Amino acid sequence: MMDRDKTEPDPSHHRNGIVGLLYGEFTDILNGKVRCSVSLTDHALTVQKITSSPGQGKVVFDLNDCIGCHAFKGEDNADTAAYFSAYFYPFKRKWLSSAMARQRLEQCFRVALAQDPSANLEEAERWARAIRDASFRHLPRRDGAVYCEVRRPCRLMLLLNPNSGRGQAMSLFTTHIQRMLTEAAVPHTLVITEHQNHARELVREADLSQWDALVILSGDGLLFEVVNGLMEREDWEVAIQTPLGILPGGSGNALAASVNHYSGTPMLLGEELLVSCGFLLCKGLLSPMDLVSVHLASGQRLFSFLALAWGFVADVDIESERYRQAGALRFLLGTLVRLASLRSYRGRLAFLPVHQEPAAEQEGRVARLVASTSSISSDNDSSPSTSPPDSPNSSFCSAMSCGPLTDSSPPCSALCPENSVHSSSPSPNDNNTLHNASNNAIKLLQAGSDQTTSLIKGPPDSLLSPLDEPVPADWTQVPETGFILMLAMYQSYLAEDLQAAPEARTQDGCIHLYYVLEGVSRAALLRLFLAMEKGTHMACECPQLVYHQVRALRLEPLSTQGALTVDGEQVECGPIQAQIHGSVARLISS
Ligand SMILES: Nc1ncnc2c1ncn2[C@@H]1O[C@H](COP(=O)(O)OP(=O)(O)OP(=O)(O)O)[C@@H](O)[C@H]1O
Repeated sequence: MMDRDKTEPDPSHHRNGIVGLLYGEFTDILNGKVRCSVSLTDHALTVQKITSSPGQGKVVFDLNDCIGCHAFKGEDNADTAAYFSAYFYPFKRKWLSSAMARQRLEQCFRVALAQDPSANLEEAERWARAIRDASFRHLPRRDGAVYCEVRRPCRLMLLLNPNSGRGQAMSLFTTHIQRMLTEAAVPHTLVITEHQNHARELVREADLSQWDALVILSGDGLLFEVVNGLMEREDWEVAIQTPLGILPGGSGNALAASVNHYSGTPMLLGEELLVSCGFLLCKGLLSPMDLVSVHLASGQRLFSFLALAWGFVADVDIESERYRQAGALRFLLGTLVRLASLRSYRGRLAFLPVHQEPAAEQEGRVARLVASTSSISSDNDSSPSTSPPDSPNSSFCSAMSCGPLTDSSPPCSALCPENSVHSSSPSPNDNNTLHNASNNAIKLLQAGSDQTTSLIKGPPDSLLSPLDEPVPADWTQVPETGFILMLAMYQSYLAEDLQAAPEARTQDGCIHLYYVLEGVSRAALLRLFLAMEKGTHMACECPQLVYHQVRALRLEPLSTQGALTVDGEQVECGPIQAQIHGSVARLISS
């Protein structure tokens, strides 16, 4: 077979009735060391035990579920055979449950077709290459979405906050992600953050041509730093197009839960969510992501990818910091405590509905906003248009090729030689001293409190007037009243188990604005939060719950109580306004 003239059609393509790419007979090393016929088609790897009667002992692996494959020599020098291992993460029923989650499955075959070890290795490499190529030709895509792919081989900077969540991000990396990246032949440099704003400073100064993606293993707070660090760069428009990835390591993990949801996967929690996001990361599909430009009373400007919250939700987020060791349960505990002492917050809310055409004097608005907002640097006058380029930077899109693990590399247990760890890391459990520093509530983002606050660039906010002027006449004003909460979402999940904005998508160009007016009973509010797990809160028909799709909004809190958060980070309480910018960033999604 290996001496065949390559110009002749390969008869193996038609074996067993399967018209495919490759056919061979190998020993299945991990499943009883039996001889198997193995066929590769464009979509599947089919393994059939040779001793079984046809149809029996046959397993079909969907290449959509495959993240990588590589070939290697046996460890024993006397062994002339070579091997290839393929790594699948299909959905399987969870133990004692009807729910499904992605679970790892490795298929390893022994190739012993010749006496010559290098001929066997060559054949194993041919299989590994073909499996990899076929796996990436048929990436799972959502209908209607615009996609491209992270460049391959892809160099990842993986930023990890060792204190996020219950302080387990490092062990989540070593138990799941390190292996997955090795299986997918993705070289990565691990950067363990040492303090708040470390990631922000790092990406602000980084040579981004060195990286094909910036991936965060943490809560949403670390991605917030990265997004704002990128928007502080002179080359923000190109920098923010760097593919961003999220792996859940915090307690809320809202973006990770949203990414999982967009892939069509039912809600997953904890390590199952991590594996699902790790799988999507290895597949490397990119989709555009909207960002929201937020202005605070002090003149500070921020970019947000997730949510803006005020009142009940923000208070729960901040107050539940004290239950951090409870992980995701901290929000349930916080909700129950805040429900017991339910309060209403006075404020004024105004918004520009999605279907309302903005009024004509936009240009004037931008000019006045720039003039009155110290945080927008003067070079914004010449900043590029609000719309990012439609076609993504071509350097991030290229044909799939094999990754940097060579086909004769050792199996997945070893790390890629390129992979490295930057910064000294405390042990995963050694988190006592640093927890306070990671406390969102303690480190309030204050204007002028550090240099970062005055550096933000970004597209001009053509829909907003200066905060000290009335909102434009075409906006809708909610009569001044008491609110229980205001929640502006631009991703579907607010936490791993809270589908607060089921209709939201990464690039839908709108802010999903919810507010609950005073007068709601505690029982009705609790019902709303329970329904949010499935995203059915609007079906509760609670008269105090209002929902609008908007492009911009302004909130003027009038009560002294009540926190304001942007992507879960507490900001100064005071008037705040925001506008969405469509598809500014790019997210590794599905
Ligand atoms: N090494 C570090 N030490 C202390 N704080 C850090 C460190 N790295 C990042 N931070 C800050 O910690 C805060 C919380 O981080 P992050 O959001 O990642 O975790 P989390 O709060 O546990 O997760 P979630 O937002 O999902 O609840 C952020 O403000 C981030 O800037």
